[in-house]
Amino acid sequence: MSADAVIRLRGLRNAFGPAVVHDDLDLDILRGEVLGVVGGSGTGKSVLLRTIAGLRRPQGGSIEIFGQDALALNDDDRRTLDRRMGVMFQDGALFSALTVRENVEVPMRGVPGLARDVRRSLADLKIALSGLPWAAGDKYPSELSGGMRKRAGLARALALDPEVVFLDEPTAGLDPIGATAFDELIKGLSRTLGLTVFLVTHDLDTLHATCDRIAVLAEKRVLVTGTMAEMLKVDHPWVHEYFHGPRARAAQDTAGQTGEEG
Ligand SMILES: Nc1ncnc2c1ncn2[C@@H]1O[C@H](COP(=O)(O)OP(=O)(O)OP(=O)(O)O)[C@@H](O)[C@H]1O
Repeated sequence: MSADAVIRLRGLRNAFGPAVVHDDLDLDILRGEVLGVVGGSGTGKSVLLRTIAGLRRPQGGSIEIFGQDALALNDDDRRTLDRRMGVMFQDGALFSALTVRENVEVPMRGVPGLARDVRRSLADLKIALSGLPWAAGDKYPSELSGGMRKRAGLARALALDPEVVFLDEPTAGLDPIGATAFDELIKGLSRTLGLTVFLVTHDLDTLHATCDRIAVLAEKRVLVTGTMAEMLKVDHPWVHEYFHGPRARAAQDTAGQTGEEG
């Protein structure tokens, strides 16, 4: 199974001064999967995302991405690698002084030989792909709803046709209908584009609706990985409470109903 890993973490260590966040953390992210990362508050889900995406250098361990040692690349090779990955932050992290289209064009500016009108057309395509109306391209982030800003953030993450996308709590702050629509968007994009998705979430409905596998962060490492069915059998106290608590039951019921309807 791990032969298909596009990202392989071994012995990863992250610390802020004396505070150790990850210690001896191992994880494989498989080609084409949607991997949901869960864990209690402060267990280091966002730090893990930032570390894999190259936004933070770990204190130890190895990160292999597309078969390359990501921590040993020179600047040019790192830039090439970064173009194969897209990141969507929780609030979209858009530039407020730029329109949505200009925001989506930002990552394209580093691509040599890409004419301005081609860039614009590509940005419009990503905006449409992210489920935003055509007119959204000319709007500023402050003119959009929270859900639309997230979609704009997703459009920017998709700007360079990445093979892997990192999503930090994509449904946080969305109403249930907006969250369900976003879940469907992620699942649809993963299927149609063959994207590998690394998704940090607290949202049990998202885990049911979109994730092929789940990784649980606890005790400074990835405690367990597996399908939802496998998670239900884990008897670690936090994992059991998380997947069997009242919210988990409600999400299971919803997923069951959706499955019956589908
Ligand atoms: N830049 C930083 N400087 C110091 N400590 C940090 C920094 N970034 C994160 N931390 C610490 O690392 C730990 C993990 O943070 P992280 O944001 O990854 O947690 P999380 O699992 O994503 O939490 P949540 O679910 O609440 O968003 C926390 O204790 C946090 O305070």
